[in-house]
Amino acid sequence: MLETLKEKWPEIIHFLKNEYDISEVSVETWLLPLEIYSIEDESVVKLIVPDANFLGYLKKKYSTMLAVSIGEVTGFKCKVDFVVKDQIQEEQLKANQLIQNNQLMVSQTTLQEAGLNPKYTFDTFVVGANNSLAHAASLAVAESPGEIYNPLFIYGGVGLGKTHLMHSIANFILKNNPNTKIMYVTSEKFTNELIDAIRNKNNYSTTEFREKYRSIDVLLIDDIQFIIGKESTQEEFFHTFNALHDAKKQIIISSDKPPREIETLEERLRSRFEWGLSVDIQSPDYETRMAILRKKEELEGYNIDNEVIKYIATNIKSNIRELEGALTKIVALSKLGNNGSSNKEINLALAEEALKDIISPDGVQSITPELILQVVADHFDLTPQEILSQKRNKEIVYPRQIAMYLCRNMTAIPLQVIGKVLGGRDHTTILHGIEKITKDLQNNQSLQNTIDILKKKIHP
Ligand SMILES: Nc1ncnc2c1ncn2[C@@H]1O[C@H](COP(=O)(O)OP(=O)(O)OP(=O)(O)O)[C@@H](O)[C@H]1O
Repeated sequence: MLETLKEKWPEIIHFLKNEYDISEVSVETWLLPLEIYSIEDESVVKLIVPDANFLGYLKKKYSTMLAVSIGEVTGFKCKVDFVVKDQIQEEQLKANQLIQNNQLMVSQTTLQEAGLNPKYTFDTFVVGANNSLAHAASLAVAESPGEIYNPLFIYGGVGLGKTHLMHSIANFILKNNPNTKIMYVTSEKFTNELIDAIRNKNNYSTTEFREKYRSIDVLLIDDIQFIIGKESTQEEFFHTFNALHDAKKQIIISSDKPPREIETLEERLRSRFEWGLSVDIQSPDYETRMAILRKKEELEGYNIDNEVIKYIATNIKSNIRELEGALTKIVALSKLGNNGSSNKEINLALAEEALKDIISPDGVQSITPELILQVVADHFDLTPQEILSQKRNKEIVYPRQIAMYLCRNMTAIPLQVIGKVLGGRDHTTILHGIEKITKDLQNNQSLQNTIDILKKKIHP
């Protein structure tokens, strides 16, 4: 009926004018500015009035005439009411705001529950010769989950973008269909959860574990190489894989090697991994390294001289995480400059100074506290700055102590220097952190797992 009313509105006004003998000027002043807004309670036609000042007069003088005219022209028996334009706009604005907030909240919670980093998307992923096939396959899976490559197996060396691509797929799917049940986990988390379930820790049972992992639409499992060789985890993963694959749910796996080269991978899992498509990511070439640095510069809002970008891209070749870390380090050093009064200019000399521990004259990259810091921060979804900060919450203190432990174990650097690099801390604090982790390692299998993984990431 609303459409008919809108269509017949000029006819209704014409009828009213003739029937009640209304003057041209009155029609122009009072009736032509009105618009049909809605039908409420099935029989109340609401009309929009441009100005609140007209409301009283219109109601009194014209509502009956309008109701009769509508009835005569369209056959719709109704009453007429009015609403002021500003009021509608405000209401609409509020409604839109509500929808937007709601969407934002939904997506943030969904992202968190799915274990996703919203920054890792296809938009922020630089495509080069080293990763173009992996990128194309990932996009295809994101567009048609469960339909083409299942599983999608992405492999390549440390810090080359496997995790970034996996999150991009998941973020893309969620954006298109926010109701998709997605779960991103590292194989470490999968293993540790399974251990908890087997031990029934906090009443979390293996039944719940299975229900959780077998009822999702898209499972992304990162760094699968870390569950290989762990019998019970491999067994559980095998059943999870089968349940999901049988139900045509998408599985995406990452690893440092292709399935055929993972020696301790059970044959039945290997053959399943090969059902889908395996794609690799190689080390980026010079142009891609330049493009990644430029992208990072743009995303972080830096403004860095081309010479400096070239210097980093020329000297850091194999790991994109280190490439990014180098850029961050240079920016940090420039901010420390000039007694804090203003930032030091970022030039080649400053870059060389900032990266002197990372880039040795022979071009070989060594294990430094900075690298350890970067890897630990990445692993726990923190920024290096948070680890260096004075914050005392558990989520930051523990990774900080792990970084202390790894610096002690993987470098020959004295405690004082480790303390300096890790946020200017006293050597007794460092010692306390190392002792805490050493003690926990004696009876904490999950921590042992985490340390093993971090060591492999720092020194593949
Ligand atoms: N092609 C790319 N474009 C932009 N950034 C990239 C690209 N590849 C990797 N990165 C960035 O490099 C960092 C390391 O990447 P990522 O964590 O995805 O590596 P990975 O292969 O999963 O490493 P690991 O083996 O340690 O799990 C991330 O910050 C990521 O955003």
